[in-house]
Amino acid sequence: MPSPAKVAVIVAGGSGSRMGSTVPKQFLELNGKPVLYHTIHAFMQAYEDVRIVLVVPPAHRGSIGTVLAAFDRPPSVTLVDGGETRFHSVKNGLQTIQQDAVVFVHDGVRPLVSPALIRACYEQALAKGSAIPAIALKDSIREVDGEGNMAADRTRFRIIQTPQTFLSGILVPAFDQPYDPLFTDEATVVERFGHTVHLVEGEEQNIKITKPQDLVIAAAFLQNGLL
Ligand SMILES: Nc1ccn([C@@H]2O[C@H](COP(=O)(O)OP(=O)(O)OP(=O)(O)O)[C@@H](O)[C@H]2O)c(=O)n1
Ligand SMILES: C[C@](O)(CO)[C@H](O)COP(=O)(O)O
Repeated sequence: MPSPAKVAVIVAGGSGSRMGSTVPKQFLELNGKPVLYHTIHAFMQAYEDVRIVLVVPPAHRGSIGTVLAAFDRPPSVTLVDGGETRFHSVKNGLQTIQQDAVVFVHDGVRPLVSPALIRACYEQALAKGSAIPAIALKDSIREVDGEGNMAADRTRFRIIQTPQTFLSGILVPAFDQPYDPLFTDEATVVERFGHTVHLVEGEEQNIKITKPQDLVIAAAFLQNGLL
């Protein structure tokens, strides 16, 4: 039996307010190429037959040319307008999916994801319906409550990454639910819809470029061959 189609919905529709740059962070340079180049490249390295759906702010469609020009052989991408929140951007991307597929939803600003993690997510999503990359905490944590705080057992928690990967038959209908501000990722949406989500081991270097120092860290990973 042929394996199901692979669709990567790469969400890059945000404004990057915490980065504070005039150009949204997904278009900033990392090691001489736009952040989004690295992200798309990882998916192309993982699978030759992955369809790329790129969600971008409508005002920045013009910047896509620079991203694609960074490739030796520019990939074919389906461009979609970003929405008011990440949830709405993902929903817009999912509207392009018309056939059964394994769907990766990945932050455009996680450029260091490895092809190996993408493949692990695909395999687990095929087997279990979902694959959510997660890593253990390195620091102690405390729960704060008003003025007080108390120690929490870090072994009970995980830091969640992307690509959050699902069978389309699970993910697409889950996004018909009304928006809730607690929907910070796909796992929360699918879980609210009644499905159990399955974790997969994530990667320390799969950082989200959020603040200026994250670009420095990502560049150091790339320049020192730590990926
Ligand atoms: N309306 C939105 C908001 C976010 N994203 C994307 O979701 C990913 C993770 O979001 P985040 O890091 O929070 O990006 P921004 O919303 O751009 O940043 P900030 O919260 O600092 O404004 C990013 O690739 C971002 O472009 C999106 O596609 N559409
Ligand atoms: C999806 C995500 O990257 C998982 O860690 C994260 O929830 C995005 O959060 P943000 O507030 O949009 O940066």
